[in-house]
Amino acid sequence: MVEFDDTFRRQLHELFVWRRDVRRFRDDPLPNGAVDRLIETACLSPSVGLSQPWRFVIVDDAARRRAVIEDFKACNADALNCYSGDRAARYATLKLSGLEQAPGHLAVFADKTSDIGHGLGRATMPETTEYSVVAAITAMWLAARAEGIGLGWVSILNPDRIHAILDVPDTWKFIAYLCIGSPEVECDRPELEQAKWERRRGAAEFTLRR
Ligand SMILES: Cc1cc2c(cc1C)N(C[C@H](O)[C@H](O)[C@H](O)COP(=O)(O)O)c1[nH]c(=O)[nH]c(=O)c1N2
Repeated sequence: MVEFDDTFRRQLHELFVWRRDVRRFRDDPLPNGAVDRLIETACLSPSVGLSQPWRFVIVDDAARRRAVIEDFKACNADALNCYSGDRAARYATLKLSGLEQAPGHLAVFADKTSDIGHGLGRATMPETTEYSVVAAITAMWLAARAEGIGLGWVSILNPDRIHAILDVPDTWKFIAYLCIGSPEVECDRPELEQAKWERRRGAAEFTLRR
């Protein structure tokens, strides 16, 4: 039996406040075993029917990394074209990935056909497979910050391209591409808020009572 006291709860709250999506990394290498530890933590996450549908690909190969970076550049250029005027000008100034600097690249997929969990909980909501993988990524995100490691989620990518670059089974659905490394700075405010792209809102704006 483990009990968590007020000091822990305060620190846990600080962890939530200080977790960031990190796009600016220093060049120091990751601490030994860091990515493996994050993956182990992810595997403790809740998953529908205990299906553990997360699949991880540690991307070390330079050519594959380069191909992912090229895909990001192409997708980001397309994304910029979807905006106009002041929004486009502002979008162009945003840094939306740390792919070129991050010492760690980790792709995360959901295995939609695994028998693990025997289908429990998925019959009416098959998308719970993907939800489970996102839950695992959130756990990694927090665990990384607790170790002083920064993690950035990159979704400005073409899933089919990523599939081909990483040569993974067809039954895996691409969920996330994560950059992992030592953050250049720590901050308690989202970078997109600092850049005045969007502001973070409080719970009252998203909560109904019925
Ligand atoms: C599913 C998903 C996908 C993305 C993101 C997040 C999530 C949950 N985020 C990070 C996002 O911009 C960030 O979480 C918010 O701006 C809030 O900032 P903090 O995470 O609180 O620092 C993100 N950031 C970025 O720079 N490039 C990206 O492609 C993405 N994609």
